[in-house]
Amino acid sequence: MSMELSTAAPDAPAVADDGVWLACVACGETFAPFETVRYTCDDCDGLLEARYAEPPTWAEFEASEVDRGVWRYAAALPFEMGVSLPEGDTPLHEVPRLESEIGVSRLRIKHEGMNPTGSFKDRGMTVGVRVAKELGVDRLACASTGNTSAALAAYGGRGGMETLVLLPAGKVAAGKVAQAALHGARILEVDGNFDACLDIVQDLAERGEAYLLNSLNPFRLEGQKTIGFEILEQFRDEEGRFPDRIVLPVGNAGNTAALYKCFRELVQSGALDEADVPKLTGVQAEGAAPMVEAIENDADEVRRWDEVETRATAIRIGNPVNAPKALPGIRNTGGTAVAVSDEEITGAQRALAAEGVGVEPASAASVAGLRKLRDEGVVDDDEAVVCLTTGHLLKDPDAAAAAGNDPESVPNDTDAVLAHLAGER
Ligand SMILES: Cc1ncc(COP(=O)(O)O)c(C=O)c1O
Repeated sequence: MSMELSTAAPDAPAVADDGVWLACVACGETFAPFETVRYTCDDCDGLLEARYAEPPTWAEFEASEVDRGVWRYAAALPFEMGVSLPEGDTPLHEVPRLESEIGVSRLRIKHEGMNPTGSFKDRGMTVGVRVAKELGVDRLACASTGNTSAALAAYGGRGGMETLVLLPAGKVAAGKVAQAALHGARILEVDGNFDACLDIVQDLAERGEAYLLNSLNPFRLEGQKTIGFEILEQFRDEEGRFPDRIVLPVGNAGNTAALYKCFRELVQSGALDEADVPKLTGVQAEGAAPMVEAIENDADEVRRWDEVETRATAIRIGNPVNAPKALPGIRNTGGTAVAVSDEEITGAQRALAAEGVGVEPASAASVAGLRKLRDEGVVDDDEAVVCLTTGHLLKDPDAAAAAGNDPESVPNDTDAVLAHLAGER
């Protein structure tokens, strides 16, 4: 394994602001981080990432004034504090029945659905909205399969800023639309899929009409990178070792890119041995699996899928914009990618729920993927694995109700209730 795409140059370039700058992952060009609004490289249009003169150490995190959550990791972020609700500090659940059924040495579930708006997106928004304030913009916008819009609406509202969200009409789970509505976002329903919504938001951003807070924005991924710090700290405290593998659902591939960056920064500071870097393993739905296709074909680029379909609406994405960052993340950590059916996703959602962990369909893809890779012998039985569950069950109440037990009507009478219970189900 080689940790390519180093996160820091030996010396901070002249454009660095307080030891932070933006670098193009394609051509290496560097830019001042907060002078002007910029999402991609001026020279080659490549993706940008934040870089720091000093990569973070565990000691810095332990000395942090904030003892938990995203801002505990401020030493690895561009600011000391952001617009916070607060976020992060999500549980790492034990799931003993699933662990023995799947057959790995240890299985833990990192439940990002326990963030303030019910998904991991809050980690990115707390940093992204802070940067928006630094840049002095007033209108925030995103395209969304739902969770980004809920987080943007809440954090934008908290920050006192105008928010605009573009959603694929009829394809966003009810809980997420309700959140965006109540937190005060202006909701535009587009007659197209997520990728079409993102194309429009990128156009709006280019024309200076709004500040884009999708994961194309490099600062969103800075916040999401803290999932990795937290998993490693929680897992190490518990077991004295790091996980061998992290399995996660993949849509736009932001988390895959963010976790890889987390590992690279820790390797760079000496806080993590290269040999201990967990294998990043991405899971997509069969009807929306361009990343899996690229990994299976050993391709350098992802082919855009124009037609995508899955019950896991949060990962109904055909053109993962972070692929240039995420593909090396999967390959260089020795991980892989796998596609699962909607039935496998629902089965995993039920299995998690049976152990008290309530997640939305896209989140359950991680467990469905692990199950499949274990069945295929790709994952060994001695591996310690963390599955990331990205959103809460209540985000998609219709999917939860469809996957769960049907309510049974009973008469308004205790004896009749007992008779009903004694009868056939
Ligand atoms: C619940 C959930 N899981 C997974 C994803 C995909 O995450 P990423 O774009 O980081 O691959 C999303 C993104 O929209 C999501 O809302």
